[in-house]
Amino acid sequence: TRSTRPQRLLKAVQEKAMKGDPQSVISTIDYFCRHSEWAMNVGDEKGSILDSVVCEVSPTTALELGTYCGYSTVRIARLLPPGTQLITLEFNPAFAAVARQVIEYAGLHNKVCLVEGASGDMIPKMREMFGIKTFDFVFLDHWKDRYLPDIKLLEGCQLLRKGSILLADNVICPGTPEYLEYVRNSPHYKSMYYKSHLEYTKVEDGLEKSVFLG
Ligand SMILES: O=C(NC/C=C/[C@H]1O[C@@H](Sc2ccncc2)[C@H](O)[C@@H]1O)c1cc([N+](=O)[O-])cc(O)c1O
Ligand SMILES: [Mg+2]
Repeated sequence: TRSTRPQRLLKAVQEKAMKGDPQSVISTIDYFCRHSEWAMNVGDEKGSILDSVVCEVSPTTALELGTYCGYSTVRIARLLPPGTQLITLEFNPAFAAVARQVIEYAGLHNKVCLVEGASGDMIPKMREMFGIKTFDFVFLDHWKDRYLPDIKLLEGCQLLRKGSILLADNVICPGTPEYLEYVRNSPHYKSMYYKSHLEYTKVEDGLEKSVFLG
């Protein structure tokens, strides 16, 4: 049967990237998506903004919602100091299988814990599963209609603290209107928009960074 796009993306990584070199894995995926097949990775332009926020926060505990092929997982994990932990949630077993291999190829498996399951089910289990008290940083890049319910769940489970940073992809395209309205109008958040472009295109998109105020 025909391979899937994530499988073809993984093949490109295994054939062209340097094993153990996260930057070359990132560059290989970006090249593949620009010149072979578009894929919904956060990409290089928004990825640089993601990098700068991760470096600014330098989180001890980080959560990613929506692993897909592991591109942003590698971007985040490569910037985390030893002893820190990135937990990434993925719902689709086929995507999770590809992501595990991409993360492993980049040599970052010791910094990443990929959990297969839906954010709605897994978020309430974070404390008991990982001994997490609160998350310093959360990257949202999963189903767009799950952004709002999932941050309300994080709040409800006391997994956010004063100063926790949320960074959301695709707030313009495909768009997350309810989420945006909430974080921009809630007294519990201070939000700012980083204007950019939809990965590998000229279409406008951007990232929304929101600080939880408690
Ligand atoms: O749809 C988009 N992303 C949805 C991503 C979804 C990812 O997260 C889980 S769902 C899940 C994971 C965890 N918990 C619950 C559900 C899916 O299996 C997929 O791996 C998207 C679309 C475009 N675009 O241009 O159309 C551009 C983008 O950057 C995008 O992120
Ligand atoms: Mg996205």
